[in-house]
Amino acid sequence: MSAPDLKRAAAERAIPLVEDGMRLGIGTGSTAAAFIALLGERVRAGLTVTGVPTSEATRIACEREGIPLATLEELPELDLTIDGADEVDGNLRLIKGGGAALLREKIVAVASRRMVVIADASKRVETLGAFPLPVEVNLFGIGATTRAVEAAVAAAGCTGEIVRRLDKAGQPVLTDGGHALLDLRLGRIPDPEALSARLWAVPGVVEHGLFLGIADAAILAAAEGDQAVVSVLGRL
Ligand SMILES: O=C[C@H](O)[C@H](O)[C@H](O)COP(=O)(O)O
Repeated sequence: MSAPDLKRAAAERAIPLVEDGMRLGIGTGSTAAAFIALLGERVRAGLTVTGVPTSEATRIACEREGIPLATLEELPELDLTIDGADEVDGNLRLIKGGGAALLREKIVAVASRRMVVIADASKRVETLGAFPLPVEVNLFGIGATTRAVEAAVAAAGCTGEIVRRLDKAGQPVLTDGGHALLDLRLGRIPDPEALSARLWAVPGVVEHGLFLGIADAAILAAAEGDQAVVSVLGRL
């Protein structure tokens, strides 16, 4: 059973959560892409939803599938967001932003009554931090902001390396909002709430990829032999 099969299995379990007439936040990444493909099939079969995409990539994918879209200006309150994650712990705390969409993803998730994560079970961790924590920063003063982020990391009891995210061509990655990304390679985040508060206190930090107290449930698909077995953390 391949990783794409597991992502699709998690996405399939999320589809019945989408009810007719819903205002839906639509996540970013490969697992969200599997969900978008399935949602497109339902829409073409007559399901009525309005989606708010969490990235330009997701907007394009939804348009290709014929999923009707709106902005958060038009729909400031959403019923449900379905999105992927880079890590999920036992308290439904997440790291997100591996695909650079963390800012819009967090805005959309917080505007939703419920957020449900879909992922393959390899994303489930005991302690957050093995995946580098993305921090979106304004380009202005990025050197000073990086130093302040280093100090925030140390004050939150973490150690590690901070690197600016580059694309395959070695160019700095810019988010949909035109900001830079710092990846915090910490290995382990002993107190995510403390780190979150420290990072938010740094001028120049636009958002970070710790999603704390936001997700209501996570649908996780694991391989058992050639079967995908889906489990749920939290309540759907
Ligand atoms: O910025 C990207 C998002 O937070 C994604 O939802 C996250 O990186 C998970 O992506 P994937 O489903 O491709 O593993």
